[in-house]
Amino acid sequence: MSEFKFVFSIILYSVALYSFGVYIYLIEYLEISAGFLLSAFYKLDADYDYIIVGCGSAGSTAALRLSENKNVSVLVLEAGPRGTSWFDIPAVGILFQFSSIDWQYRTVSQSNSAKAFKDHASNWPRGRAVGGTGRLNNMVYVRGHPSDFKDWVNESEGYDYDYDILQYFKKSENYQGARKDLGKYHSSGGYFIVNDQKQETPLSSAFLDAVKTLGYPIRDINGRYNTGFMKPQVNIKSGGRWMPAHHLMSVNRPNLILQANTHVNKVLFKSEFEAYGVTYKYLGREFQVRARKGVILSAGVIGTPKILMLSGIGPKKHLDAVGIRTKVDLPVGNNLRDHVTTGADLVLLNTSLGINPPAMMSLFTAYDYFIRSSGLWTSVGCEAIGLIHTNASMSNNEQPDLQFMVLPIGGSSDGGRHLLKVSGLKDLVWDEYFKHYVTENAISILPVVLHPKSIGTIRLKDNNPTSNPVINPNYLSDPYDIDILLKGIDLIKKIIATSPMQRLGAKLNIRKFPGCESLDFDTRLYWECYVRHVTITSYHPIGTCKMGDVARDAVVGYDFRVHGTNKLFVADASVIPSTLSGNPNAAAVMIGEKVIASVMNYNFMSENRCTIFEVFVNKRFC
Ligand SMILES: Cc1cc2nc3c(=O)[nH]c(=O)nc-3n(C[C@H](O)[C@H](O)[C@H](O)COP(=O)(O)OP(=O)(O)OC[C@H]3O[C@@H](n4cnc5c(N)ncnc54)[C@H](O)[C@@H]3O)c2cc1C
Repeated sequence: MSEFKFVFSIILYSVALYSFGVYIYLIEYLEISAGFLLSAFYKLDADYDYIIVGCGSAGSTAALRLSENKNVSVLVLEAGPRGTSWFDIPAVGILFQFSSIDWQYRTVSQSNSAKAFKDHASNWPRGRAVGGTGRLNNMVYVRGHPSDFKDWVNESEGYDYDYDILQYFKKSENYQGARKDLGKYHSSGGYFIVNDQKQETPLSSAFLDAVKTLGYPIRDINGRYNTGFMKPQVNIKSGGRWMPAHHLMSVNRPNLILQANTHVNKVLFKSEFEAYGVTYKYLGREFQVRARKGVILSAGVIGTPKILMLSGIGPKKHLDAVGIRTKVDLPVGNNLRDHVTTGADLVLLNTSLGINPPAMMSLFTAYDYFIRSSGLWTSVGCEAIGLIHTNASMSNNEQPDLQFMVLPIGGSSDGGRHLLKVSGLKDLVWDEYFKHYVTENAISILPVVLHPKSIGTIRLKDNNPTSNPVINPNYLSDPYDIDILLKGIDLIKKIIATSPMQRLGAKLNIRKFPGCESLDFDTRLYWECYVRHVTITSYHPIGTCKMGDVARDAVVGYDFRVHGTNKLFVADASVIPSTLSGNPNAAAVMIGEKVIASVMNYNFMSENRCTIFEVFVNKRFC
């Protein structure tokens, strides 16, 4: 590739980035302006049967399922805009980070990790638009392992994966890939498109051949087995991103109202425990709306605990500190868990995979996307995934502890314009390390700790609904997490030494990472130093409104109802009690299905305001 072509495309790329940012603001501005014009006539009905807060992966699914019953009215309130079809080009997902459709969260400074990043903090993108984080994500579809969900049911009732979980995964799925026989594990009637990945580089097959030579099975990890390697299944339809929210925006159901650009502040309570509505801000003004049968919070792993705490549901000591009167003392915001990873640009190839700024900016690529629904713009950015157990034999399908995500690019591949900028990388680290690979063929084989033992918290900064919460994932505070990452790096070395990877000229990047120069390369001490610097979120936080018994520090019960309250439910990734063996979006959508079965059932018994347990153990007056 000529130097001129590269520099020209970087300039073009910068202009495109800038224009895209302006475009996103413009869309939101136009949506809001249209809202202002209509505001003279603005009036939501006073009451709905259900209010769903947040139109992300779980919220949009729940809204669609609930509103299938024509006699039930559903109002969905979403803080962000609806967006346009430009938002659905898979490869531009990364450009939304740090745009107005990203909440732009940032963790607090980490005590002994994330050292390569400014303030030792990690940037946490979260979608702020109809579609939620599904609007920013990589669309990789992974369900996890059956044993991940055993805490989702009351122990005394016994756990049956097929009945308790699989039926909801299947209900949500609309499989559109090449497989003809959907068998026991897949289905085609749901709102969530699952497809085979079509866009790939030679890395995809080379990597799978490599792990096969090491004895790992290649198989559908969303089927009978939940370990092994595969080309990912993805949430793409006709080349574009497709989430349940797309379906929601296109159905015409008079009993389903979606109001975008609406920020919910608090839940309203009757007698201190029965939810009857929410307060929200729309077009700069504060409103209230009521729900007859229930309020479902689906504002995500950060948004939902924030709304609960602002409403007086949370740890009393913390709420006292920020001046909020406690209605129900619950461990909201505890149990924050995230999949941590490392290894950006750790592998170099001597063969180009054809993904570089000139190729991305080419008119042919645009033609491929718009006319043939194919090509580089349909890439989800991940070409192979694997779930393995670092100790056990693969044949027994035990719960895995390590994941691999294989990316055909490195953080340096866009010349430092965006990819590493949005991660908050220190300038010095760019200059001393990543900058050297701008014109090389860097790739990233990311080892992900599936069940990290480091646990964090989310707390309010203050009692202002517009303040960002205080996020502390406590990355690498437990040595177990480091052990797994190091085992992952060991395996990467074995994988790149196989002949399929050698044919691409794969080699380990042996440049010492800034901050670890004094240590001997490739020793345990060196790699420990490396991962404490290159500590990267996999973007999979869960668990801040944990599901389970009150006695086990849970916030919601197995029926998704917030303990000690009535008619208030949580349905999103925040209820997931323990980490999943894979990416969480499939589970978030599945939660949207599962909650509706509970909510409907709960209504039937809604005269029982509190359970006997709550009356006698929590001593609530019901
Ligand atoms: C960059 C990135 C890549 C990822 N890649 C993958 C992947 O490939 N595969 C995968 O499985 N997972 C992936 N994930 C994670 C996955 O997308 C999320 O776990 C999932 O979307 C969570 O769904 P949710 O319903 O819990 O929340 P969300 O989808 O985040 O929905 C919450 C919604 O609530 C809204 N909201 C919040 N607060 C308020 C309020 N006060 N008032 C009104 N509305 C509010 C938000 O704007 C948002 O729309 C990725 C995440 C990121 C950031």
